Amino acid sequence: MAQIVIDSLRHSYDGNLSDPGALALKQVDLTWEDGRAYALLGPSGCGKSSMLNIISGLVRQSTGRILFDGTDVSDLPTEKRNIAQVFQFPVLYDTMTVEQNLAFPLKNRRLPTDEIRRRVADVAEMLDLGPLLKKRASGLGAAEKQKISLGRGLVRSDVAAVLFDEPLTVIDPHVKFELRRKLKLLHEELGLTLIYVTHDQSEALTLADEVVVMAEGEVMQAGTPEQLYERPSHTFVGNFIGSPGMNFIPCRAEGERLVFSGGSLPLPPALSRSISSGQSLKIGIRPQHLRLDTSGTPQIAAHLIELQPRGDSYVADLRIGETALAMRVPDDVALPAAPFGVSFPPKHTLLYADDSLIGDLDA
Ligand SMILES: Nc1ncnc2c1ncn2[C@@H]1O[C@H](COP(=O)(O)OP(=O)(O)OP(=O)(O)O)[C@@H](O)[C@H]1O
Repeated sequence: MAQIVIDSLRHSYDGNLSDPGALALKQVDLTWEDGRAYALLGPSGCGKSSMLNIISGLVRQSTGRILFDGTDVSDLPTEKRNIAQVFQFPVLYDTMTVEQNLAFPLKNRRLPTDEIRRRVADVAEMLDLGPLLKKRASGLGAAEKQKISLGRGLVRSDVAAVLFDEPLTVIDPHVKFELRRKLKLLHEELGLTLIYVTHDQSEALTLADEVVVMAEGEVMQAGTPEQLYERPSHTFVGNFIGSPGMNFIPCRAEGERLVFSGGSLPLPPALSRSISSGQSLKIGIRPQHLRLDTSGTPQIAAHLIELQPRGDSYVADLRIGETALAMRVPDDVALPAAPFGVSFPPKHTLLYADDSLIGDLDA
């Protein structure tokens, strides 16, 4: 397994780099550390597959370098990069048996027969393919075929990294959950450098040590699931991660306060130094961090618009002044029908300038 560095990467499919808005990848600098599991997360068209295909060599980047353990592999063809890649749909030989399909990447590399047998048996056991080994792939269902594709991706121990491009799309939801758990275990057992492309945040957050969030050809934030959740460095990440996403309240700095429609909050001196008076900002708070203010002298009044049950809690759609917000409320808390006070715990109340995080109100 290898450390993979993406250095000043830009990519345009039509070769025209002069219009930054039209680039599939704008300016990407990233390091994927050896042995870690990464998710590459973002909406459709943000450049995830392009990034993966550039790492594996299926696509040649327009500018920038790809380094595997310090060696520039930009000009190496796919087969020389030693990468295993698993795609959205099964890629296998229908006329071969499951066993032959799993053994194929090893036979290709002329591994000794004993070792091939051992590794195929190991991978088959991990993915519950043992009983199917002698069956022809052509007679199997989509989920079983995709398991074989996963197995073919995992069977080699000498690869620099294993790249997964939305590999569980064709799998039923309950099998998906099980396979995701297995992939996580396999990663822990085998110490793989794993890059997993998905647009499903729960898949990304459960599978990966670190998540790279992309939008419109750019990396918006790379961090642990907790960092992305608690400290989104950009409003896009706050919105994209979480269900519902983070609340954002437009506000402006006025002296020692942040003033917004329907109320104000104190602006800590540590933050006010980097802000000019009258500057437009956004306050960000997760729905589960908003609190019912039971102090008796509430400063900020919220109006309840609608309640949405969510199992052991519900999401209350509120309005504070002109802004719509969501608040997660435990099942056993009853919200008053009349306007009620809400409070913003300073540690969990974040401030954004030009959509970038500048700190929390506990600063
Ligand atoms: N072969 C291609 N030729 C021209 N444009 C392409 C090609 N492949 C991708 N693009 C464009 O590059 C941009 C990034 O696409 P990419 O497939 O990398 O995004 P993605 O995040 O993987 O999307 P999805 O989740 O829908 O697969 C998009 O605007 C897409 O239309």
